[in-house]
Amino acid sequence: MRRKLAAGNWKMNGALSAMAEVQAICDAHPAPGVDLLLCPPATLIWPMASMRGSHPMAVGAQDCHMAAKGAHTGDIAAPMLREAGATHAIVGHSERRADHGETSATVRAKAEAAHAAGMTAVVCIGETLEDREAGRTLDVVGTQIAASAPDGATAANTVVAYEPVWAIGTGKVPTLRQIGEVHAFLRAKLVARLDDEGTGIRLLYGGSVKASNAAEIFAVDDVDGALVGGASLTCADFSPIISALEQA
Ligand SMILES: O=C(CO)COP(=O)(O)O
Repeated sequence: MRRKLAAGNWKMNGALSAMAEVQAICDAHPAPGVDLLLCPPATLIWPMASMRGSHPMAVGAQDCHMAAKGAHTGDIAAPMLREAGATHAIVGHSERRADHGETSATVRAKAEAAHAAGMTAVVCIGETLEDREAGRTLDVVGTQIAASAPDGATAANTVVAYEPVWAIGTGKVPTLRQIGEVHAFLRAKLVARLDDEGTGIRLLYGGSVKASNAAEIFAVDDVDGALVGGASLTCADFSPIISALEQA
């Protein structure tokens, strides 16, 4: 039985003042029935992890370097993020693949670095609108998952997030049938490659998840939660999504 996961990706948003929202989220869900994860910008990992105190919400990074240390100006290594309080690291988000030219090989190396630091990697994949319209969606996400997930991926150290690039920040969402088709396909790929661990790895949907569409998305088979962008920034928006997942 996979425990559901409500994850938030703050991207390059938020400030120390936003810790009030985190406090409100923790207060609204003192004993959450699902796993919670918030991934703020790196500068807010330590403040967020400190503020959360003994609340079970996890704090994650949005990226990590593939090396454990060294001459890489501006980058942050997984052990550093772990020390700051992050237990998870998003790797391979489409914005990093696009903005920083990250390939699936890079993403896999970053996931391995997260694992080596004792962290859970949240491996992101997803097709572009061009891929979708050309009927290539399953080919693209199949290739991405094969190349981005490490051989050592387990139910404990890896989460996979399916995020169609065209659904991110656009208000556009695939049909429930389309989400179900991709999640079933990814589940089959993970099981074929990783056996029981592939059965246990959680599959999140991401892309314009809101309070208004969360419940129907969470009812789709093999959707084990969501990776939420914009709607994870405030308690008013994120809390109903958490509640919908608790009721799914
Ligand atoms: O990219 C996302 C999460 O990683 C999704 O972003 P939005 O929820 O803002 O569409």
